[in-house]
Amino acid sequence: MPRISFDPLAVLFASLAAVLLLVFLVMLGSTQPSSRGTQVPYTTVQRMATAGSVRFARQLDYDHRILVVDRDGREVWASYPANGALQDQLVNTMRDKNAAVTIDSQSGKQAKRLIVQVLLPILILASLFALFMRISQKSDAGGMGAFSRWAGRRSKLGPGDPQGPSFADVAGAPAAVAELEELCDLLRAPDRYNALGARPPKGALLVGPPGTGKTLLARATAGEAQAAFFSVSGAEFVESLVGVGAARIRDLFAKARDAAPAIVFIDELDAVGRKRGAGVGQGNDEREQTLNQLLVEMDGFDAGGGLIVLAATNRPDILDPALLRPGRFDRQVTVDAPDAEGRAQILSLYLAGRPVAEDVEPAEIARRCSGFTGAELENVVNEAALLTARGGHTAIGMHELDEAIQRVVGGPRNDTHVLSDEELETIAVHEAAHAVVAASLHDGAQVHQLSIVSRGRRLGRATALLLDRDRTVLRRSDLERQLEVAMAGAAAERLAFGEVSTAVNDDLHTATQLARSMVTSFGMSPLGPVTIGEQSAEVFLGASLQELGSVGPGTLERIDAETRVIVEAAEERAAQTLDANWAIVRAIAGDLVEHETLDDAQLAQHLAAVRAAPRNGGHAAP
Ligand SMILES: Nc1ncnc2c1ncn2[C@@H]1O[C@H](COP(=O)(O)OP(=O)(O)OP(=O)(O)O)[C@@H](O)[C@H]1O
Ligand SMILES: [Zn+2]
Repeated sequence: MPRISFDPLAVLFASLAAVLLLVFLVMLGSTQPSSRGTQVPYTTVQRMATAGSVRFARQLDYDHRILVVDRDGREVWASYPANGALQDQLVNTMRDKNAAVTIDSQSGKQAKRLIVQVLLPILILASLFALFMRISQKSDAGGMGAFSRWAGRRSKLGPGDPQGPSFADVAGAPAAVAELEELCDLLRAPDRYNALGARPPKGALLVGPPGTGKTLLARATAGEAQAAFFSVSGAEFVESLVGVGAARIRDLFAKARDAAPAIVFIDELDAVGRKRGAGVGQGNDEREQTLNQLLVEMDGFDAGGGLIVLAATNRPDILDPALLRPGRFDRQVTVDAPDAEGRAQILSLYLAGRPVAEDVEPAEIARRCSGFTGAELENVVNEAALLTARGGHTAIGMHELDEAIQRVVGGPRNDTHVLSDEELETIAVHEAAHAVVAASLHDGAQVHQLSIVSRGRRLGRATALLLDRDRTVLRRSDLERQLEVAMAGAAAERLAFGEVSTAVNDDLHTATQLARSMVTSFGMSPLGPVTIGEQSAEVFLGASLQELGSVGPGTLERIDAETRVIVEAAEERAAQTLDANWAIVRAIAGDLVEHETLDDAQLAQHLAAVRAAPRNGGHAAP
């Protein structure tokens, strides 16, 4: 038997609407007695009053009428002249003869009228509307589909438009494109595969962080193969009525089969495809039913029949293993943030067709935005165009692009918050230290720009760019260098002021995460060459301790202790480097306080003299 789970908010709206409706009807009834009975001359009413044949009477001051019910139950009404004394006398006569008389006074009536005729209907309509929205958001059952389509809240579920993107609109992801091209081929010429008896893939899982173009790739695949595109997001199924999600999956696949060649795209697959039986509490049933239906559909269709399922996720590790079995999401296509070359290509793509100054060098800009995703790069170009327009220039220049990068990194420049001298000095020393330590470990060219202009709530995040996110295989010494750079700010504050400021928060966070991964994922601590928890190293970089799963409490403490040892050692190394280069730190900080921003050339001058610290041992970790 299907279990119906009700959303408390919907129930609330429904009861509210019902109560209001009831009140409305009651009030409607009480104000409309005039619709019954016949009109009689006023003198007739006067006569009835003196004769004592009136049982009830009601005087409506607001429209000068009196309603009368006589002893036989007959109802009549009359208009009365605007003569207060006469009317009072009539009422007195009636009361003398034991009639029950009520008087609806002018003002009270008007308020009541306003409520009944204006406010109540609005309230009722509003709550009904809200109720409808809740329902139609959750389900397409019944006749709600049309309503919700009209209300515009429904998922984009329908054949793709022929004007959709193609692979030419995707830059810097050659590996992903190559893999998807194969699927295109399958959609275009399924016979070739069928003839060879090859078992063609049914679908592919696009794995990568947000903004790397997974949705874009799926659309482009459809565009390239001239296939219809049906998309739905896993998040839409969370929290819907039991059975609705499964029905929608069935419906989606039926439509896609009819429209073949077609691509079904499921964004945020992890929302619906989590490991079964892993969730807590209610609502789980619904997700599992939806997931089961998805598995059924994927098993049910015949690969080579012009239908391919693509899905996107950034947490492949939490997916139900059943989804990844052969015959389902056979393939995983990794869609990572682009490397320097890829970034340059994406920037070129978005700069093309815009007026660009001659000195603009996409490769150079790309170098300055290590780790940016395609979406962020698009944003950089857009911000730069806005800044150019605002500055009254006609071509996007290097200066605007630089400023745009800073905006995307740390939110728009915040000119309203003026830093005190003390704040400025703290941040200047802190940022100078990051640059100096980075220069001592890598070559000085790594640091492009340094700034202490406050940007949104983040101060001086410019140095976050230092971490080379292009590399995926890092040696232990690479990680230790990253840690040393990260801890440089804190070390410098301690050296200069004897204490740290809140500016170290981001750095500590970065360092802790990295150090903890070294302990739990890379076997780089006395805990030994083991991984702790179930995460793969890559994913684990962002995971928290709670996600470690079933490790004993003693182990957690040891992880914490070892993490701290690693971070403290990194700060100690940073302090040594800073000690050896303290004059340079001071010089840079002084310049920063004065100019707020130092560019490439100015920085290079300072950093040229930086030298590595003599290591006086004692911190050799295992
Ligand atoms: N490789 C790329 N080439 C060109 N444009 C890109 C690329 N990557 C991202 N973009 C731009 O960024 C936008 C957002 O990317 P998209 O929505 O496809 O990312 P996503 O990986 O699906 O992110 P999410 O996981 O948040 O849905 C795209 O519409 C496109 O404009
Ligand atoms: Zn810092």
